Amino acid sequence: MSRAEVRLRLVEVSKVYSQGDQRLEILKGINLSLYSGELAALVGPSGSGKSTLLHIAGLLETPDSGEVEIAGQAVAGLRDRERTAIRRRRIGFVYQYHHLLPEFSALENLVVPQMIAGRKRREATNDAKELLHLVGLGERIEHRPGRLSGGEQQRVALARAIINRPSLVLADEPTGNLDPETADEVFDLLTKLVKGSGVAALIATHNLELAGRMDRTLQLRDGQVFG
Ligand SMILES: Nc1ncnc2c1ncn2[C@@H]1O[C@H](COP(=O)(O)OP(=O)(O)OP(=O)(O)O)[C@@H](O)[C@H]1O
Repeated sequence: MSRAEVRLRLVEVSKVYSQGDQRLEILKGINLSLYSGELAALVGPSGSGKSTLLHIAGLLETPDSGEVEIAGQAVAGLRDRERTAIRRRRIGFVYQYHHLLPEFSALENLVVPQMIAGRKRREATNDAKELLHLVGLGERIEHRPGRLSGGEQQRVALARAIINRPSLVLADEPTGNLDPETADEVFDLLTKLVKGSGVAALIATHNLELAGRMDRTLQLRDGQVFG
């Protein structure tokens, strides 16, 4: 990669929720750029809007005002179908709980999203096997999630998030369900995958020690991002 490219840009993004008569201004004009190969922590008190920001960046929710760009493409004004296509092609998600398909093997969990993105089964299977080897699960490709440990499940979830070579990975407490040692291993793997693939990653976490090991820490407070 020659130089870092902007993978996520938020410009003056605002979001208000209404609860009864109350207006909750969750995001108040957020400006943010994330670059390829960059790992950024998103921290802030519970209820500060971290998940809301991830949902907006992931095109799962629309802001009330402001602009979202994914890899240079502005998404305002696009139809739902086009937004969905960008989400599938350009964005990988990781959650606190793995959200893998329980009836499918680790391998199939990586093949299915590729086929949804239009790839042929044979190519999808080859790439899935290669990536499962890379994340240390070469011996477990036929296991269903229920037969994998929590750390192994998250390794599959990380692999799934990047299998379609996205521009951006969004993670919400990806190690929140793991013991400290396993959390460390999964975090190291996430770092390796981000640095190796040039994807940009935004990771919401309450774990300040992990946040301190990322390239940047973004603090969400009173609807603003600091840092
Ligand atoms: N669909 C919704 N309708 C109304 N209020 C909402 C909605 N979604 C979130 N909220 C409110 O917006 C605020 C921010 O929520 P959000 O889940 O983004 O916070 P968070 O920083 O991710 O919290 P946590 O660290 O606890 O996961 C909360 O007060 C929440 O109750």
